[in-house]
Amino acid sequence: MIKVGIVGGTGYTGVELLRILIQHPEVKITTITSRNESGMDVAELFASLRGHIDLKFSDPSGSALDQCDLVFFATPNGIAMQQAEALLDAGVKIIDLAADFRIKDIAEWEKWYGMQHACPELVASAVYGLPEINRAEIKSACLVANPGCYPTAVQLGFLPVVEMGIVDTNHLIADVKSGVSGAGRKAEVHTLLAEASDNFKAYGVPGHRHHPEIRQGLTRVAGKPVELTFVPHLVPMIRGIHATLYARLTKKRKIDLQAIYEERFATEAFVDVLPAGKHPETRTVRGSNICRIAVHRPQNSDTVVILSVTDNLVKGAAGQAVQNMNIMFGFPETLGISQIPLIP
Ligand SMILES: NC(=O)C1=CN([C@@H]2O[C@H](COP(=O)(O)OP(=O)(O)OC[C@H]3O[C@@H](n4cnc5c(N)ncnc54)[C@H](OP(=O)(O)O)[C@@H]3O)[C@@H](O)[C@H]2O)C=CC1
Ligand SMILES: CC(=O)N[C@@H](CCC(=O)OP(=O)(O)O)C(=O)O
Repeated sequence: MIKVGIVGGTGYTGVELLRILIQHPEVKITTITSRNESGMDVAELFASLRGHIDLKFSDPSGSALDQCDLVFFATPNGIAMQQAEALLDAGVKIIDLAADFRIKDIAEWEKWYGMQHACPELVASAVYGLPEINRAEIKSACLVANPGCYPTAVQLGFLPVVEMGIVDTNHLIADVKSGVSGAGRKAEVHTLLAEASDNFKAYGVPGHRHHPEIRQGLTRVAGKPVELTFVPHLVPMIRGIHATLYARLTKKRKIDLQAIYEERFATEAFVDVLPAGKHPETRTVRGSNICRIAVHRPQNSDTVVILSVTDNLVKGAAGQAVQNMNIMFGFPETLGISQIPLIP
């Protein structure tokens, strides 16, 4: 049994961590923080958790996080990096759901996140927490950078063809849609019901902070620099990411893409490759840690179209964080995260 703290327990990813960890047999949640709700019973704010948790939110400044075995940061960017060094020195492992440790190039990170990095020396030792690529490194990591929601769906979708070197990695295209919970629980005009519902828009086309993260990951997989066009969209649903990915085969060849995808993910508990010709739907992964993928080659041309769906709050955030925790602490990788998706 390990003692776990959550910083940022009132946000969407924080409460999703709670929902999962409450039922995890190897975890005791000892601390859960919120500055705004400090002193309030967790189950009073989240009635869904009534009868399952007997903890109050505490202010992060007065919380005994250094007594934990593991602390999850489910906070805005730029918070974990201020406390990471002290916690690591106290022997506490860290999983950051934000982006503080995801990008190795500090100048690039500072450009996209608009702040100075507080502990650049720790970034080099942080492990990028995408288990399907980095499982061995995650096992021995003390500091894990949990991937972003868009980068998870995009990297898993492209992984088999980029790994095999059979597509032109100078011209990858990722056309991706996100549900509104991707923007977090904080009040913002663009996520109001009257703004986000009955509407559909792209954003961040000139540049989005997930672009360098995806490029960094796929560059590592390809073993050479990768160029990518990434266009995120906001769709009027609550949870879900749908990535439509395009890549060109380098040679007009006879190739069994379906077999390649099935083989690559055969041993991955959380990646499901659909039978040929199918189309994954976001609602088939809601509330689960699953990434569901389909691969197509329309008109038998040299363009490969990959469809990849996840729940942004689970495989795109809290579920993947718990998957990383399981790997770091030597628990079975699927422990506590085998929830069947909601139907409908
Ligand atoms: N939503 C999503 O789908 C995904 C989000 N992420 C990332 O995970 C992180 C959390 O996201 P999300 O849950 O959506 O965010 P929310 O805005 O929903 O929640 C943020 C949480 O952090 C707390 N917080 C805010 N400022 C501070 C601070 N200065 N110090 C300590 N705690 C603070 C807030 O509580 P209080 O203000 O009361 O302290 C709140 O509990 C973000 O970095 C986000 O980018 C990653 C993948 C997917
Ligand atoms: C719909 C929406 O607004 N999405 C967010 C990204 C979601 C997210 O969680 O960002 P990280 O994974 O980097 O933490 C955005 O585009 O900024």
